[in-house]
Amino acid sequence: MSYLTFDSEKKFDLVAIGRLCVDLNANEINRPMEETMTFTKYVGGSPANIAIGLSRLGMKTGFIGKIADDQMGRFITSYLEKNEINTDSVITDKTGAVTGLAFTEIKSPEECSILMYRDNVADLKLEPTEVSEEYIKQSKSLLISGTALAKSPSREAVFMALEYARKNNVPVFFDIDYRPYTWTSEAETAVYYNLAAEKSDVIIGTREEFDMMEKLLNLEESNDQVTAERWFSHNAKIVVIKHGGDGSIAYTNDGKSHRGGIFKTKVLKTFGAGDSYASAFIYGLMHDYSVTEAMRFGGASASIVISKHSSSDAMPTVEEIKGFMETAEEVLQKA
Ligand SMILES: Nc1ncnc2c1ncn2[C@@H]1O[C@H](COP(=O)(O)OP(=O)(O)O)[C@@H](O)[C@H]1O
Ligand SMILES: O=C(O)C[C@@H](O)[C@H](O)C(=O)COP(=O)(O)O
Repeated sequence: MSYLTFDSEKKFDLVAIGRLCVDLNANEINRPMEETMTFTKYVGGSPANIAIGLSRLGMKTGFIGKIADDQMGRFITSYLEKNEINTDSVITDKTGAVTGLAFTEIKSPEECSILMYRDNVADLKLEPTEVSEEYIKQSKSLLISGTALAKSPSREAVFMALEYARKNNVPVFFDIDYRPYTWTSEAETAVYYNLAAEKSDVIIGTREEFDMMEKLLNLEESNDQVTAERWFSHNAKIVVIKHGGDGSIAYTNDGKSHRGGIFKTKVLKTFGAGDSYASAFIYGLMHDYSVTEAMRFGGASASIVISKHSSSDAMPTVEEIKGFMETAEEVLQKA
């Protein structure tokens, strides 16, 4: 059963909108940040990682975003181009804004954290007038990511993109991607997340992220099913709730639920799991996989990425994922 319709005539499989940043991942693992001396530079930012993941899977992708007019900005554009991501809608900031940086700390495979430098970042300066309807119209799908809603004008740019997608029947994937440090108030956060989710066809988030969206609603009780069902009266066809090493569960607007287990792996660090899961899951849905098969594919991709050092550069190809699935131990989630 297919829950989404993608127009095969379109030039792009997916266009992503949001942040293009730089990750500086600790080279010295099992060490706190205070004692970490060297880092490796990668392109980062959740929607950038997802677009890179899809491109590695052979999908035609494009990006709408804003980069700093400096060496870091140029590093990002050239990496996207090397990965065959169209950059026609990547705009260079002219106000002196800088590239967002994410320093990662790997204290142990289970204890990872991110230290973000996000003052005056170029990605949040994307203007609604810089979002092209024509560009979105040329794509089979649009990916939005919640962090871009944190501030104006990037917030309005995302709502413009949503408007163009809806107007042109382009299905929208919404990765909640909640980064508390980019937001100032809980109410503002929940309001904008809920407004974007209402307009989305597929919503992907962790249990904690959905809890944040529900915090102000005074629900008598919530669980994954209650969470998902709220969105089916709007535009959602699929809602995915991720539970880290316990796998994931998806609900569909025909009343069904679908369980996703995990593949065992030697975890190096936990970040990058969500982005690799999203890219391979989207790939699966766009290739007519069942929801369960798309979740398995997502879980396998996540398993590969968390065993490697980066979130973006480690994104696997279809062959790598399929090969991994043949040999890795799968842990199914209990019904
Ligand atoms: N320790 C782990 N071992 C194997 N797979 C994992 C592990 N942690 C996460 N995953 C996979 O990655 C997916 C997304 O992880 P999760 O941590 O929930 O998202 P996020 O990175 O967005 O917080 C999970 O549904 C699971 O398939
Ligand atoms: O999103 C960022 O700005 C940082 C990412 O590039 C980083 O690799 C990361 O945190 C990925 O997170 P996840 O996939 O949500 O685990």
